[in-house]
Amino acid sequence: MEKLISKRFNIQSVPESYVLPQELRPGKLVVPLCKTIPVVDLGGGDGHDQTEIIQQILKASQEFGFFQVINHGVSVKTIGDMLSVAKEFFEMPVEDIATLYSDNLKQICRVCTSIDYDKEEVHYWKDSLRHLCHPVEEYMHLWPQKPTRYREVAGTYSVEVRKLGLRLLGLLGEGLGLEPGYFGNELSKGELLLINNYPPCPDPSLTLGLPKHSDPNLITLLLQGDVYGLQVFKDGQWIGIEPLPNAFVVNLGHQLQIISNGMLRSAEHRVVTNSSVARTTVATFIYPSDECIIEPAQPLVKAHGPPLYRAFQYKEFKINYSAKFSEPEAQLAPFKLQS
Ligand SMILES: O=C(O)CCC(=O)C(=O)O
Ligand SMILES: [Fe+2]
Repeated sequence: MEKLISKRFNIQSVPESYVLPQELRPGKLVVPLCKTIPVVDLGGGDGHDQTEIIQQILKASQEFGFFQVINHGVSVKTIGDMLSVAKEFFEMPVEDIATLYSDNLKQICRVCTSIDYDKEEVHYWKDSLRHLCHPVEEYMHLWPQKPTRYREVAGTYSVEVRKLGLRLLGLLGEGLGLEPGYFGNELSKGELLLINNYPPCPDPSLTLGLPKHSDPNLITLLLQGDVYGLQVFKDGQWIGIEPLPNAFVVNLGHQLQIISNGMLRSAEHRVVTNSSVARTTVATFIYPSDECIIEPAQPLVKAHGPPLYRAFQYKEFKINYSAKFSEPEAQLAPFKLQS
């Protein structure tokens, strides 16, 4: 499977098709690790009561669109198992991985590489395994059979992370003043698990694992393991997100920006590569059903002025998103109302 970047032997230099044009290269690779992106303790055992937690995640979602959570209820074992099975998957012989390779976007479980390999001009330094995972019983039989414990581990993980995702959505909803359960319906029906594998790169200054983008969905929960690579664009600068053991990095997708009528933001982020170790991350995307109508929440429009976005079906957003992966503003433009 010659397209997969993880499985190329003995890469001494960056192949030309992976070298970004000068203006899109990462530039300074070592950016300040951001101590200001909040780390929210969801444990509540040491004075962090619910109101305080809500204020913290609301503020972080307004300012950064990013925060990390600890004491979040997903067990250390579940996290450890998921990260190790994700690594094991990409360490398997190429034959075992290649059987799952597909460029068909509709395939429920598939291995893919870069973003849109056959259409893009320059490729990105990552391979992925992606599959739907809610409800687990509906999709599990389509997941990888190797490593042998994959299905069991990813099944437990998907259920626990979904619970955390819905809890965070509940807290955000409460903070925004929306009725309980506002996000707990068609808006959060879908769940996609994406394992990203960024192999060591001989010259990280020439490439990216992922270019600048905002996620299309509602909310994303990311395990980034212990290898640095994720950066957030804030006030015209890239800042690094520090890997913290067993923490989840949480970021808001475009849909939360729209539903909150711009009160919360979906932040632009990217992934840089490194030359020494493979970086394996596990992202869970919670997203609306295709038919779900997305629009700024009525209570927010009533309280804070005119809607900034028109109503649309989520599937309409998805079509526009892929065509403009690295242009978050252009992705939102067709849905913006003139104010
Ligand atoms: O792997 C990471 O650190 C981030 C991945 C990401 O942003 C994405 O898959 O949308
Ligand atoms: Fe992302």
